[in-house]
Amino acid sequence: MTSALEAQALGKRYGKRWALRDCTIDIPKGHVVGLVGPNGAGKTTLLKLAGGQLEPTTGRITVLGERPAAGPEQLARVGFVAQNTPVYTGLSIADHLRLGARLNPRWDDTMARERIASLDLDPAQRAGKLSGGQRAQLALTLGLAKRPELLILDEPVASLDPLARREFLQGLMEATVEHELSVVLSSHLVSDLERICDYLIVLVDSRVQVIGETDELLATHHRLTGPRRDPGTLPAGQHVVSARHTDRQSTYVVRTDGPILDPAWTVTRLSLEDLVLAHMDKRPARARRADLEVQR
Ligand SMILES: Nc1ncnc2c1ncn2[C@@H]1O[C@H](COP(=O)(O)OP(=O)(O)OP(=O)(O)O)[C@@H](O)[C@H]1O
Repeated sequence: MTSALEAQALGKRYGKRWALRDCTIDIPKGHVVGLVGPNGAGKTTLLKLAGGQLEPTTGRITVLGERPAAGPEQLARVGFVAQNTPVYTGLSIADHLRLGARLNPRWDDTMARERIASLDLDPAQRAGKLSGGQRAQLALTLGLAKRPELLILDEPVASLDPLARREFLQGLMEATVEHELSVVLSSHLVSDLERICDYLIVLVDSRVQVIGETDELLATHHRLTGPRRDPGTLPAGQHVVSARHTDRQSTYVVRTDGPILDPAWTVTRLSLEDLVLAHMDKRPARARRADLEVQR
């Protein structure tokens, strides 16, 4: 089956600085993929490579089985809403919808008009006079009405109010089911992603830190709390994701396929947010061990 997004050893360098490196991923179609990571981690870079707005420095990327932006047909299959939700400030909302209809072979005009009406936006209003959130809503409407097979959204909900955010994400979920839409969206709002994403990529320092189906990730990550313990004493199959220590107690987030058998640990499940934050703890394992030694 064709992947929604596939990359092999993908990298992008600006001058001497790598914005993304060694990115090897293979995401099947039909998922809502959440892309998270600290500021500057490389999220926008990955999305722009997928959208064909950037060329890789190393490696390769395919989107729905083809090179990004390979031609008009491929462009019609992929929707891209950039971080700053660009619109034509001099054109009205209605002009944007007319333009969308002209440029996109699968354009869903009814859906576009209904969405604009449900948002209480005046079609005659110039886009330049819309608020930031309203502009984002217009850009998102254009992305959805294009009826792409893959919709790429760079921080789509950042400027929306909480109700608009919830409604937008609900609409997105419905679209994925009704129209077999795959979605990749970046966001810092992990609690929002938790509601709609069934696939997760965590990018840290320009590298993929963790990737996979959220159910599988949540089932294999555990928080262990118990008497203070050196990480070297944990079983080999338990990969330490993050560690915190007090004088008497250790708290680890570990990833393992096996059961936690040690009765000394209190084992708790993680929320997606806990999981993301544990992977964003950038201190390498060596530094964490040193930390433990200093505290002894
Ligand atoms: N046009 C550019 N020229 C030079 N460096 C760039 C350019 N665009 C991005 N970078 C750098 O590449 C790195 C990754 O940037 P990117 O925008 O992909 O991060 P991000 O994860 O989307 O961040 P944020 O969450 O802040 O939006 C950063 O260090 C950034 O400074």
